[in-house]
Amino acid sequence: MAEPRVSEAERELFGGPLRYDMGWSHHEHATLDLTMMSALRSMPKLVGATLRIAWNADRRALVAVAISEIGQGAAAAVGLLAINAVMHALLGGTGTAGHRLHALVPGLLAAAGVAVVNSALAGWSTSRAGRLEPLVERIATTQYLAAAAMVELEAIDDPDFRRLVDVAQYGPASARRMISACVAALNGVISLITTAGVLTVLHPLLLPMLILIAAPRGWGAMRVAQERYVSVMSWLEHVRAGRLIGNLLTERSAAQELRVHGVGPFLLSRYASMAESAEAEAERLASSKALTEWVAAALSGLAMATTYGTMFWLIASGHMSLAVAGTAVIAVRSGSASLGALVMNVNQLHEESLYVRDHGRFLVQAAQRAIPDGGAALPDEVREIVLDRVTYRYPDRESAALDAVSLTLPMGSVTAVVGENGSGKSTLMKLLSGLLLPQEGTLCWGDAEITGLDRAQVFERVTLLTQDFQRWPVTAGMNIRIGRPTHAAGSNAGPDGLQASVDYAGAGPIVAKLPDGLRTLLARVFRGAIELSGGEWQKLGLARTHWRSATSRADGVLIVDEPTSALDPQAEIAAFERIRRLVAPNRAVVLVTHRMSGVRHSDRIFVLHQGRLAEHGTHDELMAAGGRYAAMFDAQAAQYAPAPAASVPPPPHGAGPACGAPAAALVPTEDGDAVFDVSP
Ligand SMILES: Nc1ncnc2c1ncn2[C@@H]1O[C@H](COP(=O)(O)OP(=O)(O)OP(=O)(O)O)[C@@H](O)[C@H]1O
Repeated sequence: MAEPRVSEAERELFGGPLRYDMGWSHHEHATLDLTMMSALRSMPKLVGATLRIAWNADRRALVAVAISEIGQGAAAAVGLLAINAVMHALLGGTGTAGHRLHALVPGLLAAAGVAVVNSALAGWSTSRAGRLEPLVERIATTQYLAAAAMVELEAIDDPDFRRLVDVAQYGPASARRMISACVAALNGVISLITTAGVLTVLHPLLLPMLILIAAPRGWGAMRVAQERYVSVMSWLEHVRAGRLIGNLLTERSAAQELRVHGVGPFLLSRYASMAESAEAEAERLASSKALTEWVAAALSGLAMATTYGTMFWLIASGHMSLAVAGTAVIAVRSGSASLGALVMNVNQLHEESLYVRDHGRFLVQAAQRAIPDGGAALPDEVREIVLDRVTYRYPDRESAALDAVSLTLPMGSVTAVVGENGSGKSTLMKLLSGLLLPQEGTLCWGDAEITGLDRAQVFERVTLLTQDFQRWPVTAGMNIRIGRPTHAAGSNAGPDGLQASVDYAGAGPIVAKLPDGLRTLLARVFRGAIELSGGEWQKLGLARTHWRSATSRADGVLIVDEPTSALDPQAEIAAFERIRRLVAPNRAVVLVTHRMSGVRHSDRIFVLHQGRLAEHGTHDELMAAGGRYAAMFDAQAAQYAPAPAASVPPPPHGAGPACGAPAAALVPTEDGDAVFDVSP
């Protein structure tokens, strides 16, 4: 395949051409082998996999489809024999014209009967296949979604795996289309076998001729499909990036910067430039397809001419009667049509099977990278969680994000983790919550090491509130309840029994403002839905945290990562106070924040620096030590210290505010406040 043109926009926005190098397919020694033989070799397995899904989904429908397709094939053979009888009566019969016409009747009646049976069978097949197709797609989609949702976080962060997730999404729709392609191919195979049988009986030369007519078309269709597949695969990232840019132009989150910073026209021109390179690829594909199809049609036409030439010679030399030749012409025409259709269907099967293969490969990899099922049970009582020299390095990074970190989190305590950006705080939280596993060192819940534990039970004990917590596009009530969705809301208060959580988070006034209270839909994408401010969302997040904590009795950990970034000063003080109140004998609270005022009351503070534990102790101990923590705290406290009095130079004479507004000056009032004085 010729290397496509790289658009300037790709270089500018993404640093270079966005192409799938297909490296992922070499990963598992499964090279992307697109030769015709390998395609044909792998197809039975892939068709078998799809049929197995169909068999498990609705075996009666599958059997019905098979019976009706076999019936149609048999009907086609009977039809040809009836036509042969008609031809013989017409061309080879003796007697008067009236006698010959009379002899035609049984053949014509048989042909009409066959046509009726054929259409009834076709209708039955269509209706049963219509049931199977969506069923197969749904099952394949469910397999895909379930597998994607169950893989380790590390797999989600792995770009190679992400690519596989991307390409596998086409699998379910292809599996659906494979059903109809299978049905059509089965129909084609059966009618071809019957036509071939009839042709062989008519004359042994006719069958090889028929194959010669269809072979070039088969080659052409296969070649076009392979080229298209390679193109789709290598342009997948490009298409994704184009879609991303398109979405950014319409997304609400980007709307403000898009307008004020003039990003809209800029992105639009880049979008057009990327679309142009995709169009160039589409044009290249179309030209190549046209050439291939032209060559295939020419070769097929040549074979057709040779066939008719041979038949002419056979009739002329007395080796074939006119009646047989008449049937043969019809049989060759219908045979080449059904062989052509069969080639197309097999080709479609081949093309779809490439995507189904990706889907299957994804399922295998996802199963290998899934969070393991089962493991040792986590006891209800866990006195502490202990990290001992825990190290974690992200797959594509050289330096460790966490390097030999040791710390203990006793139940009933508040632990704060602070450190500069990129020091490893969030990574530590992912390890604590069981989303990542230590690569070195140990992380124990009581005496049990996390790697041997049932991870589902570990997640059960963790409550997570991160800065970018999910804002679910559902009702306000569900946004709280989704903290533990399987727990039925009681009837103690509020429509969903969530009032305690709402009150805890101080979200009462927010809910009161909502037109339908907790039942208000919080998703701007839907009509009539409401959107909340960042701070209001954070309060709902806090309510969700409370709901999750309140619905668990076993020992667990509550992790809050930058929970107050969008809160106003008063709400922030209240939020830190509320989080501290969530500590309980059965709960350890871990707080990650850059707001130093929020951590000073914690029982223990750990300071991370470049993935290592730099120091730890109480606020007073760390301040007395005068290390990193004290420096960070003092730097923030200095922001609030009274500024030294600075003399503000008076405005130059005659200079005033624009638009003729009166000049304003800050003047002290009697009670010590300052107001703007706008008096002339
Ligand atoms: N998914 C990831 N893949 C690769 N590297 C990552 C990933 N997440 C974090 N890192 C890297 O690991 C290091 C620690 O990141 P981490 O997010 O834990 O820091 P942090 O202390 O939480 O930072 P911040 O205060 O900015 O939130 C950083 O160098 C970061 O670039």
